[in-house]
Amino acid sequence: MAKMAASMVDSGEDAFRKIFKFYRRRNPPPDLTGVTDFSGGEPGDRVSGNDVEASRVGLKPVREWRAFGLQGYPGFIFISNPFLRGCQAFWVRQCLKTYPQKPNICNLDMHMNPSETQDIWGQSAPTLRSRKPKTLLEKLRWVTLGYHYNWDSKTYSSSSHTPFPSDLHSLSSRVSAACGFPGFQSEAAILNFYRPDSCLGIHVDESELDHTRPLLSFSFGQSAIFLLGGRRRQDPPTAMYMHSGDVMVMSGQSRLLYHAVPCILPAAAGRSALEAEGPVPDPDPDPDRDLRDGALPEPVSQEDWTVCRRYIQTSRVNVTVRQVLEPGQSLPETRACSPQGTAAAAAADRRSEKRKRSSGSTDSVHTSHT
Ligand SMILES: O=C(O)CCC(=O)C(=O)O
Ligand SMILES: [Fe+2]
Repeated sequence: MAKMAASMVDSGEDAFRKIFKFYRRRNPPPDLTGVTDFSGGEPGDRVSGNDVEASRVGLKPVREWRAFGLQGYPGFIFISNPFLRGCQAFWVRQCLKTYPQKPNICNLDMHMNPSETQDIWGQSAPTLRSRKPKTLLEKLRWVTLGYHYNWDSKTYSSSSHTPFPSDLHSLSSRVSAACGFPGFQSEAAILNFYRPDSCLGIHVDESELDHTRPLLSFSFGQSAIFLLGGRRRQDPPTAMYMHSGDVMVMSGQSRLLYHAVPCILPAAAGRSALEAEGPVPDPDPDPDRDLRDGALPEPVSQEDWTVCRRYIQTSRVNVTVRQVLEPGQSLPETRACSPQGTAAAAAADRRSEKRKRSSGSTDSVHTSHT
């Protein structure tokens, strides 16, 4: 891999783009022998934290987490699936059923009426259960939470904000505290929904105002190749697998590195442990409990799991959680648009979606951030 990157630099070409294209190629499929796989490696001593609090969000005791650094990338931490057996199912169900609901914003809002996107799960579940193609869920590409990222202006604004889900904040604050960042405020999230042919272009996440706080990434479903580059767009990246349940923390000097997802691995090669795992049966079927009670995340019904399993058999969901502001800081109000009334924004975004569609045949989950 390093050799390949070096030869590309020698030839004067943009190493990151070349390597992105290398992994994106279908025919012949790329040689994956140079891809770092943390799932088999020896972890370092990088995390510490409260085991009881971790279990409340479905995570193993922190001392059992397999956390890795990467040489040459200070501040980058890779945690190989720290979820308790059966607990990823809860987060997948939240990503597919709960977080796409209003008032959160998703790509479908850009070209559909709010009434049509009110119940993406309800409209999609019967069809997904019966194995017929193309539901709204399968057309979902992104959802934004908290401060809703504006894809056109590449900014956040105080006028486009809805409450951040408390369960996802609990998960994020446990992980960031374990990695040495107590007091993390989950203020924005982007959920990316990858179909088998999706990718995410080369970008850096710099729209947040506080870069001293880490960027957290949670992956579920099919595996993917993740490319982690340097401070310059053309710097050659390191390729690594991201499997279901893996968590990545980009902090310190790694917070503003270029990165990309060139491909989702075909199901045969990337059969997710999650699919085999399924949800754990509920030992305590009390419908009134929630995460605050100190219980494990609420179990997923077999009915819901059938839909989630069908979806993740071919798809990947990634959630990045960001702290946008320094404590005490506030955002400018750049554009008046209420979360439900995004019609004005939608018209502009419809134009940019059209541009995106006509710009190539690859299925990018969204336009790159930069
Ligand atoms: O899907 C991934 O692993 C990366 C997502 C990402 O980089 C982003 O949303 O900014
Ligand atoms: Fe990113």
